[in-house]
Formats: sequence, structure tokens, C-alpha cells
Amino acid sequence: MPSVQTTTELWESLLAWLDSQGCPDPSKYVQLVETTAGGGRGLVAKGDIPPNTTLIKIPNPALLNTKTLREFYPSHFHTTFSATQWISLHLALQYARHDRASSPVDPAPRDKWWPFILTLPRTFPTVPLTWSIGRRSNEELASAFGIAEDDVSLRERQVDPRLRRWQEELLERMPPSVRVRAEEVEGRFKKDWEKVQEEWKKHCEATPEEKDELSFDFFALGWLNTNTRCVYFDVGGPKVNNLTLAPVIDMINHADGRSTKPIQGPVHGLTFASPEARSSDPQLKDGDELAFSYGAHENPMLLTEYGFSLPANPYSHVDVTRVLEQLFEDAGEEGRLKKGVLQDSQYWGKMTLQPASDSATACADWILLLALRLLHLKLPTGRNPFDTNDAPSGSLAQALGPWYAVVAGDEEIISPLNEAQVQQTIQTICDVLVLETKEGVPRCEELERKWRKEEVDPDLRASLVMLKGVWEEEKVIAEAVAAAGRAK
Ligand SMILES: C[S@@+](CC[C@H](N)C(=O)[O-])C[C@H]1O[C@@H](n2cnc3c(N)ncnc32)[C@H](O)[C@@H]1O
Repeated sequence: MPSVQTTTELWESLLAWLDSQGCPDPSKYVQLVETTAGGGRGLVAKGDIPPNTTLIKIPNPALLNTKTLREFYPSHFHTTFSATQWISLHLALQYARHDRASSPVDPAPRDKWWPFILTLPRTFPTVPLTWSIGRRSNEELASAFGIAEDDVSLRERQVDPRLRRWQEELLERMPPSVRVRAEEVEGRFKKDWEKVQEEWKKHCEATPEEKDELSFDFFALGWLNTNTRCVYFDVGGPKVNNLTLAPVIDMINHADGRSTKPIQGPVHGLTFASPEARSSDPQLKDGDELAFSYGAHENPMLLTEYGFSLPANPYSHVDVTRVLEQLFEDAGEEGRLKKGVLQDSQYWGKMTLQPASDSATACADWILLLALRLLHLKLPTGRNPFDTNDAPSGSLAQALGPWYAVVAGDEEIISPLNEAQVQQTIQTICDVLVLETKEGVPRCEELERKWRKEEVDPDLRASLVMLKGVWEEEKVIAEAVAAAGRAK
């Protein structure tokens, strides 16, 4: 493991390496600091910076992506791995090789990016995937992720029972919206790990000396770095591979609503400039933090992908897709067929309750309304229009006609009765959600009180505050949607 370096030391050694890579000195305009607002490290402006000044220029060879990795790996890796898999694998191998290089008996060659890799975080304590991995015993971990028995990380893993309990306690307090997202992130991670583990095993049949170099722990660390720090970068292949790790630019934190972004250029790989004169982004004054928007993301997404949330997030909403899944399931065969209609017409997606805004009251979003209108659409009794053997041709289209008329915008509602049932179901969904949040918030508060008496890591405390924040914002939205419905 590297000796712990201060932010200043890391910055200095990164600058020296960038210089050796032909990169113009970014420290002319920016400085790496520990931010005070809980964002970890961040970059701040040195002096007042004129609009549209290029602050950071990272040349192509210093970027870490599927294009720059190519020359270091067998040619088939390019088609075998996605960008996330390959970059994560590369980081995992470097961590392992660096560990070995620290041993005088078995020095390994250093990677060209090592001074950059050294600046990447070694822990992700606020990301739910970390809790999910951390709370498992070796046996549970091996079975959940299909880790080979001889994986070095299982042999060397030391689990702190208190940390495990704290992580377990956080997982138990995740709102359903966070849980669904966290499971999705974990599913992606698992798929990537399994693919890389399997391919690396094949690769090591020809190079057995490299066998021990891939371990689960280092892959997880590489994957978390890739997932939280990569930025968009067109590598000229499938869209899914359009990403890169970029030194210095990867130190820039997220701020909502910014339009300034890293820019890809033919000569300098990736650059970041101060806002243009006519930009709505604030101009950079001495000491201001640089920022760009990672996307229009709600808190459950920010928390599960990046390990942070925003206290006042303009994209807050409540994802109720899981509730709709259940309602259609409860409606039996007809419910499943109606869900099929929604899927076929691309109207089965994320369904949400939206908060009040300047221009609208709190409400169910359009596709949630469409789904509920179809759920409550009364089909003709007798013949089943979904059954092609039973119903005359054209009968399904006829039965669904009133719904299609709403979809096309020809009608506002299917019928007053259908609309009343839809609104009633929305009220019921809100009531259930409010009840859930009324349990979720106090459970977080109770844990906060309990943790006050223990020496819990500040990052875990911050995670608990974030979970509580999601419960609270969902409560406000569900109550507002219910109130707006009652006022109709
Ligand atoms: C691309 S890195 C940015 C640099 C990072 N702060 C560091 O210390 O290296 C992304 C990570 O920074 C943190 N982060 C970014 N924007 C943030 C924000 N607005 N509030 C809190 N944390 C933030 C999160 O941990 C996220 O996973």
C-alpha cells in the first residue's frame, strides 16, 4: 500500500508526472484542496480567471481509456471488454503489481499511469456498494459474486465486526428508491467482475505468472474509481465505451445546473475551461471551486453511483415503479397483458411522483398516469380481447381504443369513472409512501442517537444523514401529491 501522502504532496507529484507527459502546467490556474463542503478534494481557482480561459489540458496519452490501454494488452481485449471492465481491470492489476513492487524480492514494473493512479481514492465509504460488500462474510462474498476460492483478497481479508454492523445498519435504512438503485449498481458491478474474472482466467492459461494479479478487492476498488470518476470521451467505437479517466479533471466536483463541461479536442485530449462570458455559470474568482454537472440526477442516483447527495436537489422525485409492478402483478393475467401493452408501446419505464415547482403543482408523471389509466380500463366482458383464439380480429385495438385516444392526445381522459379510479390509486400510493417514510425517518434518527455513543466513522454518519434526507424529501413529495389530488 502507498504511504499516506498529503493532498499537497499528491498534487505536486501529479504535476511532475503530467509535466513528463507533455501536459501544460494546470497549477498556473488551479489548486487541489480539501473542500469544506463535504465533497472530499476539489479544485479551486488561483486568482480571478477571465472567461473562456483553458485551465486544464490533458493530452491523449495521459488519459486512461480503451484507446490508450490498447498497446499494453492482447489485441482481443479490445473486443472482449467494455470500457468499464477494462479500465477497472487495469487499475486492479496496477494495485496488485504495486503491492508486489513494494516487496524487495519481487519488484514488478511500474505502470506509466501509476503517479496518476496513486491520486485516486482508496476507499468509497459512502457508496452503498461498499456497504454491501463490506457487510458480507468471506463465504457470503464468494457466493454472492462467484469469487474463486484461491482469490487473494479472500485469503487476506480482515473484517472489522463493528464496521460490518454499521454497514448492515445503513443498508437496513435505505429507502426503497435507494435500494432499487443500489441493487442495479451492484448487478452491473457483479456482471463486470464475473466477465473479467472469467476472461482473466483464460488469459492466465498462457501467462500463469499473472494469475495472482487479479483479486476481487482490487477489482472492486478499480470499478468504483471508474464508475465515480470517468467522464464522457468519444473513443470512436460503441457508445458504451465512450468514457475516460482524466487526471486533474477527475478532481472536479459536481454542481447542479452548470453548462461548462470538459471538452474533447484533437490535440489536447480533454480540456476544461472557465465559463464563457455569456454562460449562466458563475465566473471564477480567486478561491472559487471549479465544478461541472455530472447530469440531472436525483439523490438516490447520486448516492448509489457517486456516494453523495444534494441537500436541495431540483431533480428530486419519488420513483414508484416498484409499486406499479405490484399493482399490475396483483391484477393477474389481465394485469400482465396490460403491462405488455405498455412495454410494447414504450410506456413502461420509470414512473414517478413529481414535487411542486414554480410552474406546476405536485403530481403523478405522464407515464404513471398512462399506466394507471390502462390498469383501470374496463375491458368488455365475455370474450377476452387479448386472446387471439377467442376474440375477433381487431377486438384488442377496439378494447384499448379509449386508452390509445389518450396516448395520442385526442382525449384527455378515458372516462370520468376511470379517472376517479386513477386518482384514487394515486392517493393510495401516496398514503403507503407517507406511511413508509413515517417509519423510515425515525429509524434513521434512532440510529443517529445510537451512533452518538459509538465511534462511528464520520463518512458513515454522513451516509446516514443522506439516507434520512432521501426519506424526508420523498415524504414531502408524497404528501404534496396527495394534497394536490384532494384539492382537485
Ligand atoms: C470525480 S470525483 C471528484 C473529486 C473528488 N471529490 C475527490 O476527492 O477526488 C467524484 C466524487 O467526488 C465527490 N463529489 C463530487 N461532487 C460532490 C458534491 N457536490 N458533494 C459531495 N461530494 C461530491 C463524490 O465522492 C464523488 O464520487
